[in-house]
Amino acid sequence: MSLTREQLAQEIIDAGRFLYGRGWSPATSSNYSARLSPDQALLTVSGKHKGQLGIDDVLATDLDGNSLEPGKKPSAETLLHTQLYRWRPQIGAVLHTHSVNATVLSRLTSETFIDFEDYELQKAFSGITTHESQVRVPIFDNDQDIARLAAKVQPWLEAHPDCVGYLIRGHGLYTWGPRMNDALRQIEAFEFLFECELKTRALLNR
Ligand SMILES: CSC[C@@H](O)[C@@H](O)C(=O)COP(=O)(O)O
Ligand SMILES: [Zn+2]
Repeated sequence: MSLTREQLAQEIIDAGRFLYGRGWSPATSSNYSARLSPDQALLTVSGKHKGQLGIDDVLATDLDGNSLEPGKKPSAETLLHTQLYRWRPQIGAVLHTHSVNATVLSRLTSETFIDFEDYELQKAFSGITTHESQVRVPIFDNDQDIARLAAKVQPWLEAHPDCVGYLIRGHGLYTWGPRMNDALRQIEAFEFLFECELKTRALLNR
């Protein structure tokens, strides 16, 4: 059964409180969305404090990223959400966060991806059933031109149908799932892996 706009808005508000509380969405950073219908998304309004979202701090857009609610400014990164809803009809929620660990890890490497291997927690990602797997997370260079950034993300998505999320260097993480709880679970799994990776690298001093 699909959720109403009010229920989806409440899920976005609750996600913001949780993610802000964990320190993964500081200040006005981050943006969140849920699929409202096959061809519409419900997204956070730009510039809002994500720990203090209210019922009016979301708006509907089409999947080209156009606001369907005049007077409300959609997230600056709307296109990064709507491209995911276009890519996969089964995606129902998208979360973007700005954690310290995602920011530091993506700046530590000049590689264009990071692989996670042999972590039991990889099984928190959709489609992964064993630690004996590889989760490859692409890292795209940050770009204030979001259409240009989305155009770089798109070929990766097409070539990697199992992709569960990506990093933007020095910026943050995008991940998604069929429902908000799935996307939240993946954010937590990513944050665990980022922290393990940073601690391991610090101990190995590399
Ligand atoms: C506080 S700077 C963060 C922004 O530049 C952006 O990256 C971000 O995540 C939030 O943008 P928003 O337009 O509020 O959705
Ligand atoms: Zn951002």
